[in-house]
Amino acid sequence: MHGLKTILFDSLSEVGGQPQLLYPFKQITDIPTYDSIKASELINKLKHNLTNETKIITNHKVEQVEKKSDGFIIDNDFFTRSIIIATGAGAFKPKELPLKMDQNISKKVHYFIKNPQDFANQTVGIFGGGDSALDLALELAKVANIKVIHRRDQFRGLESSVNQLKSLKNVELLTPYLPKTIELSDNQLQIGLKQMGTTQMRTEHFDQIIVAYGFRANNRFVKKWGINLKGTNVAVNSTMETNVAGIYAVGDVATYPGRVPLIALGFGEAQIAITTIMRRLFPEKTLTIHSTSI
Ligand SMILES: Cc1cc2nc3c(=O)[nH]c(=O)nc-3n(C[C@H](O)[C@H](O)[C@H](O)COP(=O)(O)OP(=O)(O)OC[C@H]3O[C@@H](n4cnc5c(N)ncnc54)[C@H](O)[C@@H]3O)c2cc1C
Repeated sequence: MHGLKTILFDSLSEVGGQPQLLYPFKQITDIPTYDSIKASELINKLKHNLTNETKIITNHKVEQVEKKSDGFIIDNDFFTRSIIIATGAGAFKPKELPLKMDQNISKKVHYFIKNPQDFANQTVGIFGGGDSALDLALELAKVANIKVIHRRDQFRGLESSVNQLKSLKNVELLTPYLPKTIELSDNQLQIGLKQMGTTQMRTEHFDQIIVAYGFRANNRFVKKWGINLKGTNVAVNSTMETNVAGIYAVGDVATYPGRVPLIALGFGEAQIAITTIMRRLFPEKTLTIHSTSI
């Protein structure tokens, strides 16, 4: 809108952050103007809004920021006048299934899913007991046979989701089991499950599995750039600027008194940061704040 050119880096293979990766099927009910919107659809709409002035670079974890007199050099390669940190809880890496596996097996083991149709009419194992595992199970149960494997009898996720899953004929909840072995047999995954607290093993076969054990993430890397952290977040002032002039933080990574980790706040904070950047870069310009001026 202000004619700035932007580069958007994401450490993962796709953009969209937590909504896209952790809860793509959730109906979000607190985005202004929508009664409810599926998380993946919200991300699609946000991507659709981008113009050609935004270059997206995925699979790139920003590691290094070097301050110059007129801007910053990112990872020795990209010069920018300003930086907005929007790293949420940090570059997240999925907690992996702790079993040795070769490439052929790995191809059938997933940590994110893009399209439920990739699993249609298959037997799918979902490992985990939190909301992500349960939401995935509910969504994929629409197209596939599901077995949810959790190491405890109690699920951490919503009881209503567990009850919903229990009512479905094509869903089996296997607890308390821990995966111990993984092999490929007749193009299916053959997984040995140990019953917790016993020595008993059972074998299950799956076409593909999804591991929903959660993610590890942290924002400590920004300390190398001279940014002050408050706890695990980046402290900002009321213009979203960090302690380093020209570097801003918005979204869940940012902290100030009273902040709550919600999407709508991030939208507003981005507007504040961008307006501040424009005023700083072009002090002589009369800034049009609204998308159109009448
Ligand atoms: C299960 C669940 C349900 C939720 N439900 C709601 C809800 O209903 N309504 C609501 O408003 N909020 C909800 N939230 C919270 C909401 O998802 C967050 O507030 C929001 O995602 C924060 O957005 P963000 O852009 O700040 O960070 P994130 O969504 O975490 O995105 C950060 C992005 O930065 C990338 N990144 C991190 N470090 C680097 C690096 N060094 N280099 C490059 N890229 C990097 C990450 O890969 C990621 O894509 C929910 C959260 C969870 C976990």
